[in-house]
Amino acid sequence: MTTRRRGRVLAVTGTSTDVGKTVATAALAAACLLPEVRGAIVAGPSERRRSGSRSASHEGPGTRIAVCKPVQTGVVPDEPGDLAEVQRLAGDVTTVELFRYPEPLAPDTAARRAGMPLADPAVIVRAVDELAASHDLTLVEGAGGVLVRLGEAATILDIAAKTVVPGTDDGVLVVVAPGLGALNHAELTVNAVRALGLRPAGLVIGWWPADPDLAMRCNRTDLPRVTGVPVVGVLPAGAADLAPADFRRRAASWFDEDWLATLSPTRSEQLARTP
Ligand SMILES: Nc1ncnc2c1ncn2[C@@H]1O[C@H](COP(=O)(O)OP(=O)(O)OP(=O)(O)O)[C@@H](O)[C@H]1O
Ligand SMILES: C[C@H](N)[C@H](N)CCCCCC(=O)O
Ligand SMILES: [Mg+2]
Repeated sequence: MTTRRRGRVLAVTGTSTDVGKTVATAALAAACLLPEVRGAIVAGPSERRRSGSRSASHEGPGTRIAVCKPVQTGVVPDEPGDLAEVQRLAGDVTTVELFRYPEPLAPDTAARRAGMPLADPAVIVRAVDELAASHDLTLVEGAGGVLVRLGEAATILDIAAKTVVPGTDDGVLVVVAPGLGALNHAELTVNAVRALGLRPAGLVIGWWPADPDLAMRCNRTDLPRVTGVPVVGVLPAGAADLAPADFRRRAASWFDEDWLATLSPTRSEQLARTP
């Protein structure tokens, strides 16, 4: 029986469109590319914890990050989409987009209106598996919210169900808005993740203003309380407007340090788990 080397896979969904999935994906990629975090990701929590400090660097081959946007809508051929923004902000990551449709609509609707073939879930799953075989971390960004159809009766959760490895730190990252209304949207989204037997990997607040209002301040504790999922990242409002160098320098600080480090066990541990 051959075992394929396999890195970590995180599906990135959100409570809706425009909630900040792409910017959060770029921030997580940038954070994992930082040398000190890279050491933690490649070394795995046990080695990092032995060293006892975040600055422990592991002279591995470095973290290889892939970002897949299976289906992009609202762009015409050759127009930059989400992956262009990820590369602008995060830098050296592998990016793969598989299907794109011109109108800014749900992918299945946009495909039908364009008279184009619907996105094929099997193609998406194969592409994600190939990326995971050659990257330490593969982030897969859906389109819109969690139940948006990417193709024929396939959501980002159906893709995740066929690509994440149960019992590992793989899972589904949920990007949420900070304000009033977020509790309901977040719990509905997390319940949809769990309904497919998937692991919510954490909540990321897509943008946090300098002057949060009452609901926002309450949500910082209520979001994890009502969903049972920790807030593992909070991006400051304006993050996407930073110069890329500043974005990359600051990105790791927007995520929980221990969560970043547990993002992926060492490759050997992961290899052992891969059937
Ligand atoms: N923390 C932030 N600071 C500044 N701007 C932000 C931040 N997060 C998101 N934005 C902006 O908000 C808009 C929507 O963000 P983004 O494109 O990441 O949403 P999305 O959830 O990926 O949307 P889609 O469903 O289309 O993929 C973009 O213009 C983006 O630049
Ligand atoms: C065009 C937009 N930026 C996204 N790519 C697609 C959002 C689809 C949302 C569908 C819906 O929930 O109504
Ligand atoms: Mg996006």
